Amino acid sequence: MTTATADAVSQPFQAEVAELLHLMVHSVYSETDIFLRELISNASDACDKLRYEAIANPALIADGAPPEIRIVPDKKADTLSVVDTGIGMDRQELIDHLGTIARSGTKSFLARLTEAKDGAGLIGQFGVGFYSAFMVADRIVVTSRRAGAGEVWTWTSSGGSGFEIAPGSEEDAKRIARGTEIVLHLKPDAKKYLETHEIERIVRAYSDNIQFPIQLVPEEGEPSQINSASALWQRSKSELKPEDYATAYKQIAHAFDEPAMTLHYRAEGRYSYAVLLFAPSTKPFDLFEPERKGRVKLYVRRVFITDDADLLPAYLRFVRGVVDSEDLPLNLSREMLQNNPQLAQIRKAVTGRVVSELEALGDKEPENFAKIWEAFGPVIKEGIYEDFERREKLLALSRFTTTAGEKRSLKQYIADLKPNQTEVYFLAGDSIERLKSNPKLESAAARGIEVLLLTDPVDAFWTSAALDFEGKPLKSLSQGDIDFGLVPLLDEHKDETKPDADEASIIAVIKATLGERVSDVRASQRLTSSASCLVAGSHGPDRELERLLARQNRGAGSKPILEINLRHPLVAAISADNAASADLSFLLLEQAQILDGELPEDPAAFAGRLNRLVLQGVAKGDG
Ligand SMILES: Nc1ncnc2c1ncn2[C@@H]1O[C@H](COP(=O)(O)OP(=O)(O)OP(=O)(O)O)[C@@H](O)[C@H]1O
Repeated sequence: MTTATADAVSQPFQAEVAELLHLMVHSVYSETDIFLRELISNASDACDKLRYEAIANPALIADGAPPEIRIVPDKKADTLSVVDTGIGMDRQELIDHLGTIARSGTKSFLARLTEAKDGAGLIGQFGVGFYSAFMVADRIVVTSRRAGAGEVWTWTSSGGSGFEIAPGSEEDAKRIARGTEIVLHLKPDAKKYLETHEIERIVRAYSDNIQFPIQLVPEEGEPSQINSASALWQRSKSELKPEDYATAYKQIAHAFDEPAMTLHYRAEGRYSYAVLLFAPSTKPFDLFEPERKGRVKLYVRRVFITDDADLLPAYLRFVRGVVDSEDLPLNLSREMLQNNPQLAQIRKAVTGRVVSELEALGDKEPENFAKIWEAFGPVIKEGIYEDFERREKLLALSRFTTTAGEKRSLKQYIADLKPNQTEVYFLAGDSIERLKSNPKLESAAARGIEVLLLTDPVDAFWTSAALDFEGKPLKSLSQGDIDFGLVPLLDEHKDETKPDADEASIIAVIKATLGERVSDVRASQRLTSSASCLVAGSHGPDRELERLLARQNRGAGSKPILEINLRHPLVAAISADNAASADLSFLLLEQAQILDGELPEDPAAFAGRLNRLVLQGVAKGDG
């Protein structure tokens, strides 16, 4: 609903914006400083966009005024203005950009923000940007002229439920030749932001690397530039300190954490480009959005071109930063972004470098690597099945919880192989705890064979590819045949000789009872103390992948194989003449399902069977 008075029109905020503003105003965030960083960052983006659009349309900057940002405190009016000579916004853009949040995941983000204590940290992850200004201002007036446009528009809001949009006055039109002026009417407790030393402090801390000059315009005296306005990635490594990188990371990635890995280099040769990339140490909220898009920024000779050039593959989408090319043309079209061979070359080289760097970090700085793996391991593992070329390297840098410990690498696993062990074993499931008690581990445990315990949903997928590491195939303990026969038992006296139970007839009874429910019944090499387990055939998908697909209603699910432990008394009791054999056979299947975290198909029948068998036992005990 919109209401019009003379020239001004009132518009409601999108519901999510209103909710966000309410949260912002009513919660106490300690880090209100970020508003300035956000506004400067938007101003810088606007200058970037202007430079980019001016490549195709030089008339936009024909006035010769360079893009810049000004900060103007006014103690008499209690206002702080952030002004830029960037691309500006027309009427519709003001309505669209400052009245809605277009980003996906907004709803779930808001729910988390409501619960979280560390609101500012979350705001940084989400980048609520412009709206953060309502933490310090009770009224905001935005006046803007889109580059090349005749009209100036003003957007005014006191937070709450909406904003007003109106044509700018003659005076506005004179003052603003191009770009955007944001005037914050500061709240009483935010007056400190009028002090020049405060403004300088914040700019130094958060925005020093903004490429455009930031001028502080004091109430008295001359304006002065308060940032270094250089593209940090173009400077040499030797001049830069870790703090410089940390600041650049925060500015480029809109982040609040510290980078866990920094990669800065210049490629020379056929193509020249500078690279400055960071791996965050914490997870952003939208890591698992279906889009799976990275946001590494592409610059050409210091001009920002796009953050949509897919410079890194999806499994490295958490990496942030800049690639600045010396040789690409400035006017890169969409098609060129996709098909340009030089860009393809850059992608390949940079991807290879990031992967090697991650691998090296795992050896050199295990603590920092652990942060990255903790936050992004499941994402990196997507690469194991997507990036065939780098599969071995990605496997090498992966870390696993195993039956032998945590953060184990496959190199460590291979170094600790048992005598005659020729394969790398893994078991996938929902939780480490449940996996640890899974009977399929028994025979491996009896030999001290290490087993990778995989619990990320993505594990079911990458393990479905036929993989090996350093010549050793990876093998699921819930799939196909397992033969540990040549690997010695830890306890040599343990009896693993063939049991005397009548294998053929027991299997025949169980098969006849279970019929179509299983694809086969076999004597197990995996079990030592449990009675039964379910495994997949050697050719189909692993049990865990089947379960995942079934959960997503994909794939019909092939029938499992029931493996039985002939040494177990429950199994040994099965015979053609034992009236309880049918109940026992079903119970073997149903226990195995429960141990895999599944429900028996007919829980009531299961309970009935169990009760019957227990009562028989009780009755015997009585007698
Ligand atoms: N000074 C400005 N000049 C031109 N456009 C602006 C300016 N400030 C904001 N905008 C527009 O408003 C949009 C919304 O800004 P906001 O800060 O809320 O989010 P964002 O910058 O898109 O997201 P993020 O903060 O994650 O980068 C921007 O994308 C931009 O299109």
